[in-house]
Amino acid sequence: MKGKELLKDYVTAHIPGYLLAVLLIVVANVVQSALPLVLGRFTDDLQTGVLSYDSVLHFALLLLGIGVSYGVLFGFGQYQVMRLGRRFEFEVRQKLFGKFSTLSEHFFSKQGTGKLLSYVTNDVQSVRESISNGVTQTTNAVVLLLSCIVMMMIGDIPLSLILICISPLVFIPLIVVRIGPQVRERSMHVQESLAGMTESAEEQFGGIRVTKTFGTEKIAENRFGEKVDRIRSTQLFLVRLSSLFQAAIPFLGALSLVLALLVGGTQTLSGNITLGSFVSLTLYMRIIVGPLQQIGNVINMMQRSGASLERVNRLMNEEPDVQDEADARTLDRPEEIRFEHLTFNYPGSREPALKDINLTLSPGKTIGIVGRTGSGKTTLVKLLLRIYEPPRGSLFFGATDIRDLSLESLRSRLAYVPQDGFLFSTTIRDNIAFSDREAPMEKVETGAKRAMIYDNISRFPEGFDTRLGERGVTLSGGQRQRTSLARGLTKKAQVLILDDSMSAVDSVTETGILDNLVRERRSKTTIIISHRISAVKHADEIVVLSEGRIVQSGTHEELLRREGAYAMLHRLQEEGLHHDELE
Ligand SMILES: Nc1ncnc2c1ncn2[C@@H]1O[C@H](COP(=O)(O)OP(=O)(O)OP(=O)(O)O)[C@@H](O)[C@H]1O
Repeated sequence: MKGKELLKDYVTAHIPGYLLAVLLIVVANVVQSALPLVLGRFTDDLQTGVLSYDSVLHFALLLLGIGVSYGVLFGFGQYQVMRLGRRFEFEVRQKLFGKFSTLSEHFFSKQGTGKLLSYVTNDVQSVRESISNGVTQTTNAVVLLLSCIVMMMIGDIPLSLILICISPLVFIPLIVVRIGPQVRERSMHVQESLAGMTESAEEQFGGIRVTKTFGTEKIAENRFGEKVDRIRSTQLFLVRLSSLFQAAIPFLGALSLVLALLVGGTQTLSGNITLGSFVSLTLYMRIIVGPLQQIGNVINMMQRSGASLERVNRLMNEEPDVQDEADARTLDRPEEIRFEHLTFNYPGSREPALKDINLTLSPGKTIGIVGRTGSGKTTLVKLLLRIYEPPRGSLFFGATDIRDLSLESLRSRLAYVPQDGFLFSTTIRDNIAFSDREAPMEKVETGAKRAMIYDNISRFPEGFDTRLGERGVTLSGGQRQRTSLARGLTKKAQVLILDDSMSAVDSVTETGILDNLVRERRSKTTIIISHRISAVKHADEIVVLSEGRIVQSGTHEELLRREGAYAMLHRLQEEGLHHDELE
């Protein structure tokens, strides 16, 4: 399959728009380049004494006409390019976001949020700027440069004189291409060091109590001092470099005028060119500095945005790790879920996170999973949700391999409540009714009651319409967890998975929630993962995981009767309670 080429595809789709813009900018520049020619003619007429008051007005109107036409034509051309550029930015950001939502957790854990944000913001912006400015500036520079040369020749300025005067200016693009990126890179260094200083100050202030209690103020001061020193040296280097850069271009401009004066002046004296041609020559030399500088800028910009474009293109062509098979089936009734000799390695990891798992989850049953941290409990669930792809032939819904089910149909039947369920910065109602925005209020309230968070929410002045997040209220850890639980319970899924979702609630509330679950999920499957025996002891079956293997399984009573990890965990937790009671 041919990969996507974002920019090429976009420009090809908008060829008429871009052609119109280029045409407008071309005409605008040709018109503008006539300006010194007109002034030269004016000087000649002035010198030869043929200038009347009427013709002064005529020249003035001509200049005004040139100015207005340039403004209008260039303005429209530029607007057209910018408009297309913004649209590109908008479309690409939407496409990228759409792409992100198809990619797997593995992709996100590999990339990191900062990097992804920079794709959507910096990279897209840099490509947009380079097409907008690239089109405008390239057309501008090339056309203005050529038409200036043509106009000079029309104005009877000898080509040799033109070449002599232009010669110092040819170095302008070279300087821009050489020093420009260095100035940019250095100024980024300065920005980074400034950010580093702010970060360091923030940390020092945040940790001031620790610093004071340990009496290490001097160390903190020295650390901060080092950061400030680094800024000073990077800033000085930048100042030197950008001064050189800023001085070099006017210097070359002046040098070209010196040549125009020496050579052009001599030729004017010897009558080779008219005074008018001399005047327009000097004006053309001033005008040409701009386009030459632009050529350098465009080269730099293209280089910078080339890398951005490549990154964005690569991302758009990224294949999701987990996706539907061509003939994916839908799940239409509750089925038994079976893990058969399932062994799973995370991508890039040598040690399997799960080894030879055999487990059956029947409809209507509750299964408890316990095990130490890192024993593979969450991994089991991630495979069930196909957040990671389980190996073929190891996980079945009835007779169907989970890999042959459509993701949509699979996930719509599962409700997953993680330990730290993310809540969005919207209302509590919208967070709870996340899987069904149209859910009636009673359904949302029932979910909240089952998760034992209803009373808390009712006490907020705005109840379920309370906004969460940065500009809203901050819920406590336990309230957040129960709101996320209410979201899971509202989904009415065939399989409910609670992954340590009650770790931040007290045992009385936990018992209440578990009682509600027993009543509500009679005919459905429930998986409860927990570190606490109290959360799983009523399950129909409990499995104990250790280092990726099922080491024990049975009911609470059966497991207590056997010596092993479960009985030990039970004893520890009972003793823990005992200690608590003694205190
Ligand atoms: N995305 C990942 N990539 C690589 N290895 C991972 C990844 N996620 C988890 N692991 C590893 O897999 C093993 C099992 O992790 P898992 O999260 O399933 O444990 P857990 O029993 O749920 O632990 P906890 O009780 O702390 O949540 C661990 O060794 C962990 O380091």
